[in-house]
Amino acid sequence: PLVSGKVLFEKANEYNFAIGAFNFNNMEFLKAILDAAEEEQAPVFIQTTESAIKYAGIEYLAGMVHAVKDKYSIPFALHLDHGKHVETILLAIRHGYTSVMIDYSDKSYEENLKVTKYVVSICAALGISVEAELGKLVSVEDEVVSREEVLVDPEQAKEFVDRTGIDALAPAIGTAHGAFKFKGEPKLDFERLKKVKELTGIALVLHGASGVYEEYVEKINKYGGDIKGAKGVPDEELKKAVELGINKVNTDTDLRLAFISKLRELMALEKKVIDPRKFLKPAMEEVKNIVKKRIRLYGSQGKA
Ligand SMILES: O=C(COP(=O)(O)O)N(O)CCCCO
Ligand code: NA
Ligand SMILES: [Zn+2]
Repeated sequence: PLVSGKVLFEKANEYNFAIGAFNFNNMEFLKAILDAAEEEQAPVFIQTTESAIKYAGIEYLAGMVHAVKDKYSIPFALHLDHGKHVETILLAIRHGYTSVMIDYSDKSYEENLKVTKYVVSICAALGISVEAELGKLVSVEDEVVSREEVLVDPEQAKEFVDRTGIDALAPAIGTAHGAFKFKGEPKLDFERLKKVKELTGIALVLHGASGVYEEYVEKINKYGGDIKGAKGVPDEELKKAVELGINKVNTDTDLRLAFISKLRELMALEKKVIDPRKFLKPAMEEVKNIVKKRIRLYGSQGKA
């Protein structure tokens, strides 16, 4: 059933595992994610960004979720990912979202603090969980930006959590969105993560966490794509981040790579097919497979 993100954050934080937070903007991804979670008996966050809402319309996205929510035995939250505008947060609440992220990480600390407090005051009354972000999602292997400038400051995180009352914090520790996270070797700031967990004790979220697996990158390049140099967070690094206190892992790129690699392969090989279902069904299966793999990596299988 559909539940508040609060119960998911609390359980993952208490038992030191991470829950997958998988993005969707259409029926195929939504069905693949929920079917995978049901088969793994794992709780999940299903989430939409503002651009997903722009693409499909919130009526379609939230409507599909409410239509199917009682078909699944696992607890799952419907989460607004990277809510940059309070208006979007209010719209999501209107449409039965059970968790929201207010992302003011690009604004001043004071601005982030003020607006986050406001969002918490509304959501707390409604039993809706609130996630916020401190620091910037930029990979820090090139020295152009100093780590201090972009990564989360653990002392500031403590103050921010105490003054806002958020349920979960996304601390920037060196990851970035998309398929090209690192030029050199991946470097997550585990010391910094450890300090944030010690000082705040709350549920933590890792953004830009996709693994960007070689098998999908190669298949996309083989069948007409061009994403050479794509690189993500190795499984071992991800596991270490979960051990150090990450409780929600945002995963979008891995699902895209799985879907697009299968789609490109079939588009290249099945030259007589014109029924989209002949391509979308296997592509959906590929998404389901990668979601199951990531659920197990996060340690949330059987934790429903
Ligand atoms: O942190 C993430 C996903 O990270 P990744 O790109 O590693 O899957 N998200 O918040 C998903 C949406 C990203 C913006 O499109
Ligand atoms: Na989020
Ligand atoms: Zn993100």
